[in-house]
Amino acid sequence: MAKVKKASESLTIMTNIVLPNETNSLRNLFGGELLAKMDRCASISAARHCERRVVTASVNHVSFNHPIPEGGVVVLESKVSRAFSTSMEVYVDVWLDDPINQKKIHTNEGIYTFVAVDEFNRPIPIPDMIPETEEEKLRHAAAIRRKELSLILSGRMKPLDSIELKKLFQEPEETKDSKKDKK
Ligand SMILES: CCCCCCCCCCCCCCCC(=O)SCCNC(=O)CCNC(=O)[C@H](O)C(C)(C)COP(=O)(O)OP(=O)(O)OC[C@H]1O[C@@H](n2cnc3c(N)ncnc32)[C@H](O)[C@@H]1OP(=O)(O)O
Repeated sequence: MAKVKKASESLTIMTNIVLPNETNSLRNLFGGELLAKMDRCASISAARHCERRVVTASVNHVSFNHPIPEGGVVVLESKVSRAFSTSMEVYVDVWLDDPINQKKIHTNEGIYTFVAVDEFNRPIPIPDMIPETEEEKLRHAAAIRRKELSLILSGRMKPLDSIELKKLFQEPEETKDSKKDKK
């Protein structure tokens, strides 16, 4: 297995048409259906990167910016944005594609964390990942902050142990001083 892989090697594209049984009462794609599609797409990217079985460790962020109507063509594109030791972040972009008028609207994005596991479901090391495009480089650089935030929110890291986000959780000196004054 290669020790370093490119982000583009994990690119996964899934194209689907929205069927009536996937919609909500407004006849738009139901959010939970979209989340499942995003998880499937992202997990294939993760498996392509590490060439191993993967499990979803965390769904770090999902935004719903634009509804996707029944009959719409939905395109999901995912790529690994950063590889850590045994875990990796995967970015999923979702588009509503209008093949007749040749228009594409970016409707959603999601950020997932997957962990590569062995046959006993224990985490195992994965190849590193090199970003190449500007967007890949930006997502790669910010991924370390998102990882720390996800670990803090899931109770796996103490805020003050974080390297990138420590400041967010530290009380400013002035506040500490004003508290002392009140005592
Ligand atoms: C060749 C290819 C062709 C492709 C074609 C085949 C495609 C084939 C696709 C298969 C697709 C199946 C996709 C199923 C996707 C589900 O549906 S999985 C079901 C839902 N998920 C689960 O059940 C997972 C349950 N959780 C677990 O098993 C364990 O908690 C985990 C996730 C393995 C972690 O285990 P642990 O012992 O706690 O491990 P720990 O060492 O503490 O953490 C391991 C890493 O995870 C990170 N981590 C853990 N939790 C978090 C968190 N909340 N946030 C961020 N990072 C975290 C840690 O920081 C650490 O990262 P590294 O610094 O090592 O990189």
